[in-house]
Amino acid sequence: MAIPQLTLSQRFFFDAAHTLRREIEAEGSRRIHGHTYHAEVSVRGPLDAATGMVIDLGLLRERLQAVRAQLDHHLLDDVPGLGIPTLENLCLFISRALADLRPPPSRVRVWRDALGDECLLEPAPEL
Ligand SMILES: Nc1nc2c(c(=O)[nH]1)N=C([C@H](O)[C@H](O)COP(=O)(O)OP(=O)(O)OP(=O)(O)O)CN2
Ligand SMILES: [Zn+2]
Repeated sequence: MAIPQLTLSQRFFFDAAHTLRREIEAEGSRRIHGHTYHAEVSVRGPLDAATGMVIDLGLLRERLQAVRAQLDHHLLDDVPGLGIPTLENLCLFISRALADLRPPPSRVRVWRDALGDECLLEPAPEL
């Protein structure tokens, strides 16, 4: 019988500032401004019969809090390893920070509610 695969997800949010060089809306984007970002990390794997879990959600929360601490109330332009502070690079940054989890993230989503902007990294690569 095939082993069932299950997906667990957890969310966090962070407030951060950034600047961005763009072709359009250039003036406002290049000034330091802030956003509230939301992120969701999913892990997919088999159920461990001994624990009844795919991963302990407490462990996942600890790791997400550690990533959040690198982003919340930071100027994203200055966060080492992030690169240009776009939604795309935030997905990759979060995915890389959690790549050693077992199971590793299968999906990372980062979005801003204000205008409905969202980026999805799926499947998250094993980096
Ligand atoms: N492909 C991407 N394009 C853009 C991104 C991005 O991450 N990936 N990000 C931005 C900027 O963050 C920009 O500041 C968003 O600007 P705008 O859409 O004008 O939103 P506001 O700052 O007006 O919205 P708030 O209400 O302040 O959130 C642009 N493009
Ligand atoms: Zn912005």
